Amino acid sequence: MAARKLTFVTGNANKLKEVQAILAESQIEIDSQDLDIPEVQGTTQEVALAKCKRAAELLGGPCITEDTALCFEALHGLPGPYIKHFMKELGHEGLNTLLVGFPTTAAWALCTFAYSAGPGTEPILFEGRTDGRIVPARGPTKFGWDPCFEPQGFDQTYAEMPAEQKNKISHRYRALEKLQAYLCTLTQQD
Ligand SMILES: O=c1nc[nH]c2c1ncn2[C@H]1C[C@H](O)[C@@H](COP(=O)(O)OP(=O)(O)OP(=O)(O)O)O1
Ligand SMILES: [Mg+2]
Repeated sequence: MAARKLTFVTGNANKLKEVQAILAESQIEIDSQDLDIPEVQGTTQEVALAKCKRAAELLGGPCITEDTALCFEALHGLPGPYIKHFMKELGHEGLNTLLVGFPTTAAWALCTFAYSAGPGTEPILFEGRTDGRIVPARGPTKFGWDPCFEPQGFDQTYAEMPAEQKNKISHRYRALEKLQAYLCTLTQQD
């Protein structure tokens, strides 16, 4: 299979690092562009679609974008795509405080990749989900809410795990698996 080069439009260096690590053994080569794309309000799907459409227009060619949501069961899926603002204003402690008084700390991390074949085309979405719970922060504070998210079946938070472990079970890994499968079908048609 021929190697496929793709531009990942993101302002987040940690996302880029994980995506490159997850795809290291694949035929997909990722370069990146840090373009400032305003994010609309809406469901994760609406946010992801709008972001990718705009990125393809700015870039003038095919690209991928990614939107990450952190969803609390007790809050019916919120903060969801607004987690970035919640993290910024409330921090790790605040994410825990939000759930005080609720019967469950269950949460899921949701990653939505969008692929656009170019400006004017409708992007295609690929979702990956990892279930877990919100806990008081443990581990290095390198990447967003990683210290507060303990995936189901593990006694370490994302932040405490070695990167290789997170990259085998993460929301991002699961979404990329689907994107990869789709890109393979495109390559076969080439
Ligand atoms: O695996 C993760 N582990 C911990 N934290 C994470 C993860 N993935 C995203 N995050 C954080 C970054 C941002 O605070 C929010 C998602 O917002 P989101 O708009 O998707 O990311 P962003 O604005 O940083 O980058 P982009 O330019 O690709 O939109 O959750
Ligand atoms: Mg963003």
